[in-house]
Amino acid sequence: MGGYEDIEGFHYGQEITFAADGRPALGYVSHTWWADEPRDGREPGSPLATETGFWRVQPGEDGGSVVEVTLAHPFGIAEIYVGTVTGTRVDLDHNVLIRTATARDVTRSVRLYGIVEGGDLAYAIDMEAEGKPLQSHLSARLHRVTD
Ligand code: HEM
Repeated sequence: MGGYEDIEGFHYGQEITFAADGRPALGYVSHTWWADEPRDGREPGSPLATETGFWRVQPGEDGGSVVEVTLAHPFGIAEIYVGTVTGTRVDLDHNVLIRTATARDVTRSVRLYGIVEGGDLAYAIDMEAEGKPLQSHLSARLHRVTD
């Protein structure tokens, strides 16, 4: 489910692929598509946001883990989150964000991921953009499939 201040809520589909090669950084690609009634020229299946990057897990203090997530977006924004892993929960709460002159005015975002019942991956992304306060933009629950 997606939405934002002044944007009517919408449903989207998503496929995320994590790729592991034994080293401590997982490759990450996310594709999304419109999954609601036709609106603003979008039909069910029309491509929406995509993002790609790496999730790098490092030992933290007190036996915990630190995760560094580097993401690139096709609309002129790149982000690095530094977060913590606690059990099956990942809090990406410290965010560096850079953008080109033509990119939308996104100033900060915060993400929470967790493995929930049945092994699903649930997440919530809050965003501060266009001069509006930090608030929910996206949340979803994804089922795991393996090739
Ligand atoms: C699951 C991934 C995402 C989906 C499905 C998604 C979808 C959408 C949709 C449908 C809109 C409203 C229509 C439009 O303006 O195009 C929107 C607006 C927006 N999105 Fe996303 N988005 C995603 C990820 C992101 C990310 C990662 C960022 C920032 C880094 C972002 C930043 C924005 C901004 C700034 C707006 C405009 C907000 C406003 O006008 O107030 N989106 N998004």
